[in-house]
Amino acid sequence: MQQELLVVENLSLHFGGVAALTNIDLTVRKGEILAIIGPNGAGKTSFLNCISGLYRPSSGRIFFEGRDITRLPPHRRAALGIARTFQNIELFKHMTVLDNIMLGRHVHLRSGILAGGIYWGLAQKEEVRHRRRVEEIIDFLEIEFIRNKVVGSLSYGLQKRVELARALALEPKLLLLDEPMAGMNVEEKEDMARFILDIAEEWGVTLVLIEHDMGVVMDLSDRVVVFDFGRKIAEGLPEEIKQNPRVVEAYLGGQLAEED
Ligand SMILES: Nc1ncnc2c1ncn2[C@@H]1O[C@H](COP(=O)(O)OP(=O)(O)OP(=O)(O)O)[C@@H](O)[C@H]1O
Repeated sequence: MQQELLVVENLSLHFGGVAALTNIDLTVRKGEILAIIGPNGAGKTSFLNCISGLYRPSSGRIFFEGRDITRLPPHRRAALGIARTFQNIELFKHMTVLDNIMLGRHVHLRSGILAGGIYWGLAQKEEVRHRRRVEEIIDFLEIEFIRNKVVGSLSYGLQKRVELARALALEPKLLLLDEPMAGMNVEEKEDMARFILDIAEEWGVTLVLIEHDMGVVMDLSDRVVVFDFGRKIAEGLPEEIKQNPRVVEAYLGGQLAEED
């Protein structure tokens, strides 16, 4: 049986009178690519925010590798191996690609400025290790040619790729991607799909992604979860989800009509 990496139990989230999430139970298995789909406002981003620690749920619990992380702040969750990208790219736009990726490694920086001064040798060794890891990521995501470019000067598609690089720099066990293909052209989407598959297969990272492009969802994901009005209304293999009458009614009907 596949091991559970993340277990969410009975999770609810309220904003004043608005129930963004209601009684969500969800398990993410080690090594899988899990897609979360659903109409706008269904609670998908709020759910990722609860996992990464940006939002504190009103009730329910979240376990990562068997450990209760419900009350941990975001940086502690990052240190445990939970990384994410955002719907609206969150990078330091005035800094270079390389610097943004290096910043993604902050949770691994053991020696601070003072310790770096005292243990110079150790700090140097660490720096070499960071550089090596960052180079691997740059190679893997094929962004060598923009490494010294300022992020703000890049196309949207490339910025998305840099954001993915920054998240990978954390060496995550679980990677949360909020609409990784949004606003991309077909070629950029194909590249991103290839990277996502390779991240899962070659790097052994487990992925949870929110995506509106159903073609992408069906091609990439091992399993699909469907949210509607803050509730989980279905869960299953992509083929099962496509044919689930409740999902077609709540979401896919509109999507398929759009494609016609
Ligand atoms: N910070 C917040 N304050 C108040 N309400 C919020 C906040 N974040 C989300 N909500 C509300 O929670 C509900 C779920 O929103 P959420 O953004 O999670 O949906 P979504 O499925 O990600 O939608 P989309 O596909 O449009 O990104 C919505 O009613 C939204 O208005």
